Amino acid sequence: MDATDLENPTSRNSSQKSSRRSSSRRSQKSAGQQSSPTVFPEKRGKSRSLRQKHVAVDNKDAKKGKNHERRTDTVDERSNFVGFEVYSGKLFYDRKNKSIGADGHLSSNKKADTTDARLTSKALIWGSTVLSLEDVISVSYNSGLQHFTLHAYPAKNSLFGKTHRARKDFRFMASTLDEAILWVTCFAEQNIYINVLPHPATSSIKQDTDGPLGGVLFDYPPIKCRTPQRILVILNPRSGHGRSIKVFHEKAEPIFKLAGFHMEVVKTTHAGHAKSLASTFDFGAFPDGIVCVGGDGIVNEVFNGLLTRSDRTEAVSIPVGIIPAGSDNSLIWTVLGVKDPISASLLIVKVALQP
Ligand SMILES: Nc1ncnc2c1ncn2[C@@H]1O[C@H](COP(=O)(O)OP(=O)(O)OP(=O)(O)O)[C@@H](O)[C@H]1O
Repeated sequence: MDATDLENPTSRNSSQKSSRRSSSRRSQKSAGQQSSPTVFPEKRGKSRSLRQKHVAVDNKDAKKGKNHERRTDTVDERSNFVGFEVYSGKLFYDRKNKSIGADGHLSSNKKADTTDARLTSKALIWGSTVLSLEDVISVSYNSGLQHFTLHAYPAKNSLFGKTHRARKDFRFMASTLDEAILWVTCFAEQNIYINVLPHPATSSIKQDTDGPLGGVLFDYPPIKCRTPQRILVILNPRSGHGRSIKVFHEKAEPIFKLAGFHMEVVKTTHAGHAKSLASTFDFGAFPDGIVCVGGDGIVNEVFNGLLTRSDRTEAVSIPVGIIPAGSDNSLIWTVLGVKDPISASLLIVKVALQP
């Protein structure tokens, strides 16, 4: 089956969403409203998005379903939770990242250990595991190989009832190369960033498309994925008694890199610096927004800077994200409902917007 043969219910949905978003921006602009600046991430009210998403479910639908076909009619009592089905098939989950070799081959004793898996508009479900797509940052895929890796930050509850997020990579192998491409294409359609890497052999074999290996190694359908976001990061190195640099480099930056963000990081050198940056920076260079790393003071400066611009109508529609790294982060907690830098970064890469 070729990727281009498939109907595409999810991309229809996501394009509807983005056109809604841009048309709402357009209508704001055309009405000449001096609307308040747009902030990401979206408040989800300590929402389900931030809660534990690994739950056991009965996977009988996946077993019943025809493999390798995309269906849009998954309507059962769980459909609100798991969404509608996008794709299903057999996958091998490489639990310890040891069974799939660098050449992309599965060790022979593991070949029988594949499981029914299905991708829905909200989750990837295999065996008794449900991984929410809200926790998935990106997928890494080497062209021409049968395996791919999901990079996620699932939440875990600690003994004291606190929610803790940590990176976890899930490596899967599809039954065939065509199916691997279909899985990855379907993740892309769910608005998940795909980091497409060259085939590992490209570095050692001269790329000659007329040669005997050329067609085998390099002639794959392109996987369309989200354009990388270009953002300006304004970091107050004095925030949180000097902890903000560590918070950014250890918590937020790895998530932004996984999501394919292109960032320019500017460290403020004095009070008022963030305001002057926001009042002068070029929208064309950073069309996808500003991320403030610090406390309430730096956010306050950025908004004030945006409001002093001559193009303030456009300026107030630019997304502004907040990574809480100050000694007082009450604004992000009050407005967006998160207070840890990892959850804030996750919501930013999911580009959830709130005016
Ligand atoms: N490099 C800098 N040196 C000194 N002050 C700065 C610098 N960069 C920004 N500032 C100022 O520091 C103020 C406080 O910053 P911010 O709110 O980000 O950190 P904070 O740790 O939460 O601070 P606070 O202790 O005030 O809550 C900002 O209003 C800003 O004017």
